[in-house]
Amino acid sequence: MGELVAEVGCKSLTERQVVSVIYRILGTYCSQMYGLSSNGERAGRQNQNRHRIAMTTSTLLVFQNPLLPKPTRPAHSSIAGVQKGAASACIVCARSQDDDYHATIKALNSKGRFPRKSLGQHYMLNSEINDQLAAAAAVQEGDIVLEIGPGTGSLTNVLLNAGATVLAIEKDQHMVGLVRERFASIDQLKVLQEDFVKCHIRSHMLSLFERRKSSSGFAKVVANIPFNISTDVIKQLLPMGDIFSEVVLLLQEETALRLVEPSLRTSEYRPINIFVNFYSGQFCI
Ligand SMILES: C[S@@+](CC[C@H](N)C(=O)[O-])C[C@H]1O[C@@H](n2cnc3c(N)ncnc32)[C@H](O)[C@@H]1O
Repeated sequence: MGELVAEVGCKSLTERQVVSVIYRILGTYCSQMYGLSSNGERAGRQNQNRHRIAMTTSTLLVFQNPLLPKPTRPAHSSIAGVQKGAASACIVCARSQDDDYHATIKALNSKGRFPRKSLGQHYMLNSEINDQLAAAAAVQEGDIVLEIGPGTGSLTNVLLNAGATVLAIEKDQHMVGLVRERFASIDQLKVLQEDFVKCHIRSHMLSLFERRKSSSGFAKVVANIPFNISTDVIKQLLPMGDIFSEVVLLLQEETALRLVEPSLRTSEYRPINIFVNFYSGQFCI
């Protein structure tokens, strides 16, 4: 796939508020996730051993507002595995680091929670990948960041440590409780218990802008999203170029590739591709 860069192409400036650009597939990562083996949810509580730690392949996709400068990543935040002009997305097995791995398992165990497939719950155990998500959006002091599905808060932690104010939308009330408890003393975080697909994200963002000044005047999205709502998330976010400067999403590899690689002549071409093509352009260098 190589590096896809921001360009407005034939879209006119009057469309500035509705155009995003898929500018990079930053990489495909093989990471450890705590989730469900097949049939896990149906098997129910007696079969809790069906919840397992597995290697999962996910792809990091970045949508960039074309009229804003590309974010410059802090020098220390190298994106492992990203090769400029590489012929295809690259696989990186991130090193496992103790903090996210143990913190996540411990947080879930402390509440007796197990991942639910219907909520797309699979928890990131590699802290390095969370760092890379934040680095891809160049999250820094003064940023406002929307996170969809904070889960146990491992990515939230990275975003807060980078100095961002975070709005986290989580559907599962147990995870809302957990993440609120974890960051109880931090006022840079607001956690809302809502279904992202149904919530009015524009009004949430506008009211956050009223209370907090974003240094750039825009917000960013950084999220390891539940795979089952990927299409809905994209549909909500892409038309919001007046709110977001970057949208950095960790997606299932097949989903990411389906979004950016479909050809009109294949059976893979779906309504979501028409949508993505309308709201974004992609240019390879
Ligand atoms: C893939 S997990 C990621 C959790 C965490 N960010 C991580 O990286 O470990 C997705 C999270 O999204 C939540 N979720 C699922 N459906 C949702 C929805 N419709 N709206 C908001 N959150 C949702 C799940 O409960 C879960 O916590």
